[in-house]
Amino acid sequence: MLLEARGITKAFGSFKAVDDASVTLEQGDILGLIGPNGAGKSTFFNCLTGDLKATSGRVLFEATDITDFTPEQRAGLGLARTFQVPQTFEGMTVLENVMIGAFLRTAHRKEAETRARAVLERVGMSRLAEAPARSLGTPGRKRLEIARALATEPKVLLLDEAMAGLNAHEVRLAIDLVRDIHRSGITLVIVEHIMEVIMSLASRVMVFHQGKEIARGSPQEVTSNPAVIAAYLGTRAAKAAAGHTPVELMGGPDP
Ligand SMILES: Nc1ncnc2c1ncn2[C@@H]1O[C@H](COP(=O)(O)OP(=O)(O)OP(=O)(O)O)[C@@H](O)[C@H]1O
Repeated sequence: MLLEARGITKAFGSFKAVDDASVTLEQGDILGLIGPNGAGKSTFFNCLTGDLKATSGRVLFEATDITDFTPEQRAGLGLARTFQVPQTFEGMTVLENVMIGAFLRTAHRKEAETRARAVLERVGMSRLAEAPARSLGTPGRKRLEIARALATEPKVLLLDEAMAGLNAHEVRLAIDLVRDIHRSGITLVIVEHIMEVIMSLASRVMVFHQGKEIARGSPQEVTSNPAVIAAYLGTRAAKAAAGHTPVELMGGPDP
């Protein structure tokens, strides 16, 4: 087992944003986390990455208890993440942004540059290496965010709404990129509202509603689960998901 969360609860005051959630991630999984706005997905995700400290519960990575590890320590073990809002260093070039990730594995500038250039090649951004990061649009920033995470050479990559704000064509390109990353042997956790992404990528899906897990299974199983349809998908979107029609869900079910 690569990553395991045991009984994670995260409370903000008396409000439990995540209430006793557990999951295991095996090598080669693509785990999708879905649910309506405010369901607790990002909070749970942040407890896995160490950006939030769980109120109770444990997180294990390759059998090491990492509950008290910082995000940097977790990255060192091979756990990388992207942020929903790309954390781009605007004043730096695309290459320099990716080098920041590479510096986790090497202290040498030349070596970091070589590794960063290899990652840019892999994500199809070589042409933009010397461009200022601030010149990138949303798809470029999202891709750069993934490139920086890849440069840390992760075993597990956690993507937080990596495709939000992309148009249908850009989403398809991003799905191809994630497939490539997965094929290279990286295990993934993805938080995503775009059902097309979940349906085409996830091997397993965990559904959150009001801080609790309400369903888990294959994409087909969860999208036909009545509790998931009632809490999140609505009938129209469940049908669309089954037919792989692109549909983005935010608030909850349609009437
Ligand atoms: N720092 C915080 N302090 C107080 N409440 C918070 C905090 N962070 C999140 N919450 C609350 O916890 C709940 C879960 O939020 P979370 O962001 O995890 O949901 P989500 O499923 O990721 O939603 P979205 O799809 O909108 O990203 C929400 O009600 C949110 O308002």
